[in-house]
Amino acid sequence: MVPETYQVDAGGHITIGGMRIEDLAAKFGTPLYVFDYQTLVNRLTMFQSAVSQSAVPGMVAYAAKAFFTVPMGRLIQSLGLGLDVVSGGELFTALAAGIDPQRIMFHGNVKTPEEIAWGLDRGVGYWVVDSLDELDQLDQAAGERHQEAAVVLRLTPGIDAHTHAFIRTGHFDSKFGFAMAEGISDRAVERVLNARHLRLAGFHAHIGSQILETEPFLANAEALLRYSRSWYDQKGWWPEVLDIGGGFGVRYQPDDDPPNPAAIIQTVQSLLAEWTPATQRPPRLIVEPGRSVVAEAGVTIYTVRARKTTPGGHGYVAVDGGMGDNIRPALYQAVYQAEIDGKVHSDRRIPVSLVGRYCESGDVLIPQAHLPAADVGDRVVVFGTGAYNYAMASTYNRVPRPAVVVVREGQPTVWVRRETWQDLITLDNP
Ligand SMILES: Cc1ncc(COP(=O)(O)O)c(C=O)c1O
Ligand SMILES: N[C@@H](CCCC[NH3+])C(=O)O
Repeated sequence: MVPETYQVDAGGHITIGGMRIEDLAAKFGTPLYVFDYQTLVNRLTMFQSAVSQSAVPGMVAYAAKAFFTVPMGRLIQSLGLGLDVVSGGELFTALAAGIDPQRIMFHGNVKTPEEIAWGLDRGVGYWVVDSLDELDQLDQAAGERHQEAAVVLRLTPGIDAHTHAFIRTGHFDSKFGFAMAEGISDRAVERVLNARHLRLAGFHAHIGSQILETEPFLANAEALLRYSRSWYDQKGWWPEVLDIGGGFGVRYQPDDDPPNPAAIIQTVQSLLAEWTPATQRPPRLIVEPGRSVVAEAGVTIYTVRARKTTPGGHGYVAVDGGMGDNIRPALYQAVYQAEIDGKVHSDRRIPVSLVGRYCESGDVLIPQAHLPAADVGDRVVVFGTGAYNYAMASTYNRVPRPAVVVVREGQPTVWVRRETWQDLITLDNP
């Protein structure tokens, strides 16, 4: 829930990465996204070593959508991981960071002609293809370049992961992928096997996000393996890669108990070996963690700006950020934990709604928080905001997006500077 270096002193003041929240807020302003470097590196390394413990080492393709910037890309590259991108913008950022294109998986249910052309020209390693239309478009674009594109077909295995409906993707009725039903995925496999400029490298299925059980991951891997075996038996084709996506859950709440991703990866690696025909080599496992790498490494610091109590006795504490920097409570009813810096040891807590500054009644960060009495000027720290917060931030109400600062052994580094009012008008026709 909290970053690895989180500490609270006797006065209830919070330190992350050896830096006091107070000092970070004073130096960089609020709202502020803060990442703990140690947590980031340890999470990335944990995944990297988990996939390497196998006769056929796998690849971690970090899911850029969770949180991505050029410095994050450099960190990924320096640790030898790969990347899952879903747009030309993510690919552009990755290449600017020096990520090896061979270790990039290009995902997405829509890829524009420009994105396909650019990805082929830059040598993207794997194309995760989502529709028959995309197969045709990729085949043609690869042909024009006298290339053979490596295709990983995105399949939906019909697995309903127990997570919020908006972040569930493995069911047959999903907008993503080819259903492994009614011959839909079979037609896609045939199309790739018969295409002139495509090579079928393997299968992918991502069943959803924030999954707190082990079973759906194993069921997913088995579904892909069973399907691969059916193609081996029919055509002698066997995958070189199998990609089980991301979705590893994290602790947003004290009683969340996510399974250990390394243990899941180890079990899946042994399933790959078990299902592989004697004459073949086990497929290389690809995992695409996003949230589980960054969520708990990040916090957001806000400043309390107003308080009120409504006639029914409902208390509100309003801060200087909100749905513009964290859309997840409004979009998924996501629940976060928070503390007030300097009051962490207070045992007199009151139920309040922690709300934002945007012109929406739904701009509520934590509907039912239990916080010590807040004063104007207090710094509120919201935990677990490293994933899908900065990445999904907007400039709604023309509020500039916060800076991203990474802390390491008492030193802050700005990864993204704070947006300014001037930035907000730079694209406008003057
Ligand atoms: C194809 C794919 N891979 C990886 C991810 C990353 O998921 P998570 O952040 O839950 O690990 C997603 C997003 O859910 C996804 O759609
Ligand atoms: N953005 C979502 C996860 C969706 C992942 C994309 N497949 C979240 O904040 O939880």
